[in-house]
Amino acid sequence: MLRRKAFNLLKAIHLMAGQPNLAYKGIHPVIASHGHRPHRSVAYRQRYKTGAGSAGGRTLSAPQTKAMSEQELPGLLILDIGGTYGVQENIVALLKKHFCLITMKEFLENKKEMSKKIQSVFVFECRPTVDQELLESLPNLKVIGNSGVGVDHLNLKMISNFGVKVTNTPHAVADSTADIGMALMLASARRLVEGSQIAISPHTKYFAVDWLGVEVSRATLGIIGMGRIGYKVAQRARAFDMKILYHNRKQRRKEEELAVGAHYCEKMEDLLQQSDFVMLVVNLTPETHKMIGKKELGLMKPTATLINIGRGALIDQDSLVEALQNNIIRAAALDVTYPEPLPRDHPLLKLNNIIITPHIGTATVQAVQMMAEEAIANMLAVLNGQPIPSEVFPK
Ligand SMILES: O=C(O)[C@H](O)CO
Repeated sequence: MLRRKAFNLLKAIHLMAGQPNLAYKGIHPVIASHGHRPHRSVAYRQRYKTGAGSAGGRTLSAPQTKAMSEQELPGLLILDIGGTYGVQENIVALLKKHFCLITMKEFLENKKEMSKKIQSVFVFECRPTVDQELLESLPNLKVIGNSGVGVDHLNLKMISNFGVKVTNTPHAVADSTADIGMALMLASARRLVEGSQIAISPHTKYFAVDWLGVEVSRATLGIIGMGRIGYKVAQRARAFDMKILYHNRKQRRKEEELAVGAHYCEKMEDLLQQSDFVMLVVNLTPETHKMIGKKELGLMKPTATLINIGRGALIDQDSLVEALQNNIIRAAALDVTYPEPLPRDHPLLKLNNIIITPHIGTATVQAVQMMAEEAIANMLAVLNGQPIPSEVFPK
């Protein structure tokens, strides 16, 4: 009763302020509140410079206040809670503040009733689970909130044909993904994994001189894809006095160039020929699919290292195996492969000049929390008819 009164009061305030009261126009049952903002993590506020002291910073729409009973909250289908790649409890709790959560199991058990309630789908990182059948069974779906920046697992055209919007979380992922790029570069350069194996093996006598690494400091780093993450990599590389080259397929980034002292290579071939470390920070699209193959690997220095923090299919893996086996390049360090994980008998796993991590670019406590917060802000913006902070459009 009290909640209803509060709702009516807010409705009156909205009308007086000339705000379209979407909740009562039957578009969706969410209050477009401008009152109290729910708690957001310090890391989120610092990263997006939201809240007090945000002058000059980027401000995302605030997640809306919970002012309705759970049943009245918009229905959100979480694809597949639980399991190794499940959504963590704290993320579930966060989502529950703004949505009535529906698990896949609940949905499948009572499709007819559940399907009408669902207005949003939360995709945790890159699960390829939104297919035509699911879209057909969700008549009131408005938005798919992808937690993560890459959306190559979603068929954007098909989703858009259903009148459904897709959003992603480019801000939340940037630091953690840039960090993993640096970590892979350093680990490969200094042969950290081999070193660790030697150190923990009780039987190995070793002399460091037998397995010297190379230095990252003052080396040349070629960044393919100077977007938000690429730029964060460049900022970090600067602290190592690296010479920074970059190549973008579409757009030269003069402002970023100046800020980090990077040099633009119009031709990717030039970057490949000159770099000691080549880092791929590119979205996977039909244009970038297998952009690094035999020819490109052949252009790299025999002393160079290839690092991939984008998507596995940016590299032709057969050619990479060949290049690593024949010392065409020194080493590779991959956070992404195809498929993920690689089959245990894959030739890449038999090489000793490679480091592979299991797609952990955003696997930090902070990034996962911020991705959920950014996804929530996006989804609520769609449901509230407000400007959407990060919408992804089909090409
Ligand atoms: O795309 C991203 O943000 C990461 O790779 C997580 O999927």
